[in-house]
Amino acid sequence: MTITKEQVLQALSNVEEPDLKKDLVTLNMIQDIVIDGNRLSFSVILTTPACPLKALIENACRNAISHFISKDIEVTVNMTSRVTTQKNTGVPGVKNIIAVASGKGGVGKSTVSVNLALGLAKSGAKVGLIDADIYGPSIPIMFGLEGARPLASQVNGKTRIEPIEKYGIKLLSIGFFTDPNQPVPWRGPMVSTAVKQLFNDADWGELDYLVVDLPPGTGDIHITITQTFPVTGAVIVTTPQAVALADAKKGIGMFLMESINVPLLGIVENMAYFTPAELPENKYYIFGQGGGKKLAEQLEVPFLGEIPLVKGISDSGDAGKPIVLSEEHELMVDAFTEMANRVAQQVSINNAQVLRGDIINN
Ligand SMILES: Nc1ncnc2c1ncn2[C@@H]1O[C@H](COP(=O)(O)OP(=O)(O)OP(=O)(O)O)[C@@H](O)[C@H]1O
Repeated sequence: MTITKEQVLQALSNVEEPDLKKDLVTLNMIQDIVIDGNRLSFSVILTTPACPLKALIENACRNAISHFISKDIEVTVNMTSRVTTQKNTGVPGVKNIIAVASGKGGVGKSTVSVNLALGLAKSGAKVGLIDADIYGPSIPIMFGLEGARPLASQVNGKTRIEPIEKYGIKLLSIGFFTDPNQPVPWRGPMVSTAVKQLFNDADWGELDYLVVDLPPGTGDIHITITQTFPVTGAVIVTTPQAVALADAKKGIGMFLMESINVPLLGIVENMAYFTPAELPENKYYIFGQGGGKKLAEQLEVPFLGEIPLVKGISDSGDAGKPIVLSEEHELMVDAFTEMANRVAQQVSINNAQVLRGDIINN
């Protein structure tokens, strides 16, 4: 019996990824198809190694081959996780750059960036984090690294900066190079040079994701980064109030401008509802309900999740140990972990859209 790659892909296009509601072939999750007589092997590329749906997906693949092609095929399915990339990010060794932005200040963009980076790392990915918020770098505090200075050396006449590593994440912040007690009176070109150095002059090594915490609003730094480095996608953070949502819309508009053109990975609604630590099942929508989700629907971008307003989040940020690392605050840990998984899935969907077709041609 002779089977072809096209038949295999056709059969597997009947298997849906339960979370993403799209089939495995459209999502580019089927790779490395090898056919040898009636023996068939292929890999299913998951977005996270800890995917709870592993067994379910493997079973569905076997059933699809048996049902749509033949029961007599000996099938080997390699369930594996591999973070995909679609293009050269301009930073050697870095597969994907994820920009985290907000229209308004103070909505929790840095909190989301930090917990996103750690959430991605928890799933087994190699992650770096750049704090590009030049006027209010808060990542040194959130990682308990105030006063830290990265090592810098000269190699062949070029400066090499060693990112600081903490909780398994490689970090650089503009705050490592400035005095926290002094304002930063830099003009646009100086800011652009400093930010580019964080990408270009650092030894990032091999990274699946480089998360970038942008300043609030839309400005020089956004333009510098998006026009210098092919950013994989942007995550927009908002709170539920009408003013924040209106500003988030402006932020989204900037990424979609022709000169910037960065795909949107989705919207995160932070401080979505208040929940008291002693009564976590009670939700109080003090700033209004569902605004972030509605905005996502309106603009047809993915909704990445609601993060509650909880004292533990700000306490952990101030204490230098982000909440996603906590063993107690289950509700927040789950909210951030799920958000990070959705971001990983969206990155892989975006990459798949660019890469689709390659498997048939190879
Ligand atoms: N979900 C939350 N629950 C409780 N506190 C939060 C939450 N999200 C953020 N915070 C707190 O709100 C404050 C502002 O958060 P953060 O610094 O992350 O905002 P930002 O949008 O990055 O601000 P900036 O505009 O200064 O860059 C911090 O003290 C943070 O700990």
